[in-house]
Formats: sequence, structure tokens, C-alpha cells
Amino acid sequence: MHLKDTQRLVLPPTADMHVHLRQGELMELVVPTVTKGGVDTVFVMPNLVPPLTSVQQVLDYQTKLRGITQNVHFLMSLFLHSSITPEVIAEAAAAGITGVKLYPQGVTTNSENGVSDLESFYPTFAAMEQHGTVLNIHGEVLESLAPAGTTLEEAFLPTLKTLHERFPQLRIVLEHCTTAAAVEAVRACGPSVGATITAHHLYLTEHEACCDPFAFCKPIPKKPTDRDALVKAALSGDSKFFFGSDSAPHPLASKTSAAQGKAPAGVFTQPFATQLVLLAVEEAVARGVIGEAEVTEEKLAGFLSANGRRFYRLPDVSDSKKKIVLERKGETIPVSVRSESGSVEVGNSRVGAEVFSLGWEVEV
Ligand SMILES: O=C1C[C@@H](C(=O)O)NC(=O)N1
Repeated sequence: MHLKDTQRLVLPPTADMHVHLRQGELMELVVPTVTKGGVDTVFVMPNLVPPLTSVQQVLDYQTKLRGITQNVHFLMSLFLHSSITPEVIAEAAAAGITGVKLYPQGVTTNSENGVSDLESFYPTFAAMEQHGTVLNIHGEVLESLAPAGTTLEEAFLPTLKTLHERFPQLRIVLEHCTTAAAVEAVRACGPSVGATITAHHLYLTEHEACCDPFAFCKPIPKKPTDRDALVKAALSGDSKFFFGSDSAPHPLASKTSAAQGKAPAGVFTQPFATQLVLLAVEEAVARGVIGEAEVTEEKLAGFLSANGRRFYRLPDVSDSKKKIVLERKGETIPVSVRSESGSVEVGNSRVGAEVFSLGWEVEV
């Protein structure tokens, strides 16, 4: 497909398998942006304040999200914590909770209550394997634990292998993978292991992430060769790789007023989630990373929609009448998204970039 010259594209709704929808006013602002980015299904992260460590907390949060929109399917997760026993996993599975998110302690936003001793959770992982609960992993080690010259993600990959070998039927998602090594590690595992790839890791590198607070996130974007390996994995047709934006809104003021290097980690891409993936693919073609012929509607729909749904055992929507329509109308990404009262504002990624305009269509 000549994506660059394509004026109109019709795709199945995107499934975004890694989102941060936050709480309070920020949640009210962000949730309506999900469908603007072409998404009808999300996997919701539990790193709230306090983290979601009980089934009731997760269900109450889901009720709040559903109160804001009925047009999005919210898949929910628990925050892995010492209180998540095998009994809680049984309760969570019965309540329809999809996954449990493992944050190594201290690696990212609101992860102070995360995991420091992985083996102590083995009985919990065994219960998850039995109940079909997904383990979602933030795959990084603490800076102090990474050998010199190794990225925090690469230093985590042996742990992924160990967990997979020990629990071969446990479905594991290596979230927001950022390196060529992570892509290879996921490929080397059996079909129970998959990985999400964000939109922003398809276009950012360490060069931007070091110095622009709006490009600063965890895991930190890496080298151009890593970025290009992610684009290739996303467009490879391999169903292990699927879209998870890790869209992570923070109040604009916290990004701009913080001292350099101290801004909270997170890139906000939700309102342009699908559009930003398409833009990154178009740019990768222009760089010669992938050929025009490798970009097909089937592969785009696989990465953006079908692969994630298959991994999470959701219905196949490729023949559904609900579609997203992308058209080139000269739309550009605005500086921010703001609440009506102006009290909450979140800065967009790639301000000023020209993107497809997105609408929803029920095709007959
Ligand atoms: O893992 C994460 C968490 C997220 C957040 O802000 O919650 N921001 C990030 O950049 N990475």
C-alpha cells in the first residue's frame, strides 16, 4: 500500500491494550479521548493513588469509567502486591478481571508499592495460570541493578525467560517493549508470551526523550535501530505483537514547570492513538525501514486490532460493521487537551504534525 498517497483508509476499531485513564478530573478529561483515537477496547492500568490492589477497588473504578462512556470496552487489571494471594486471583477471575500488572518497585510512576521479591509471588502466578489471568509486566530493572552498558529493559529479559519457563501456560505480556533485544526475547518464547508496542516508541528515540519533557517516558525510548526494530515487529504480521499505547497523561504544568529530567514520565497519545501509529509507519517507509508493499491493511489491522483481541480471547471484529475511517483533511495535532473549565490540561505528543482525521462509520 502507498500509505503516503492514501487519502482514505477504513479499518476495524483499534484495541489499545495499555492505557492510563487516571482518576478525578483528569479521568473525566481523558476517557472521552479514547474513541477520538479510533479505539473501542482498552486494557486499563491499575497504578492509581492508591494502587488498585483489591477486586472491589477495580470494579468500582470500572463502574466510574463506564459512567463516563458506554462506547468503550474496559478490560481491567489488579496491581501486583503482597495482598494479591491465590484466593484473590480466584475472586478476580470470577469477577471478570482480565490481568494483573507487575511493576518492579520504584521503576516508574506510582510504582512505590510494586514488587521487590518476585519468587514470593510464584503461588499467585500458579493461580493465574490456572484461572487464565494475564500477567502484564513492566519489564525494567532498577537503575542500580542494571549491569553497565545494558538498558534497564535488556537487564529484565532473563527474568521474562525464567517466568515463562516456570509457568509455560501463563499468558504474559511484556508491556511497551522498546528494544530489538526485547522483540527477539518475546519471539523466542512460546505462544503464551506477547508484547505491546506503543505509538511513541515507533517515532521517538533517546535523542528526544532525554531533553523534551513531552517525550520523556518509561521505558525511555532507545536507539534509532531499536525504534526501527519495533516498527518491523509491528508490521511483521506476527500476532505476538500488538498495540498498547501506554498513553500516560500528566497535567501540562507538571511537565513544563519541573526541572529538566524531573518531569513525570509519560507521553500522552490517546486522542491520536491510531493516527500516530499510521504517521510513524509512513515515516518508517520514508526512511526505508520497511517497504511500501509490507504495509497492508491486513497487517495494520492485525497490529492495531486483531492481534491484541486474539491474545485476550476477545471476539474477532474484522467482519464487524463498526469501522474507523481515516481521511486526510490537513488536520494537525493541537498543543493540548483541556477541560471546559480550563482546570485540567494535558499536552499532546507531536504538536503540529499533520495526521489523518478520524471518524466512526457503521459500514453496510
Ligand atoms: O510505565 C509507565 C507509567 C506511566 C504513567 O505515567 O503512569 N508513564 C510512563 O512513561 N511509563
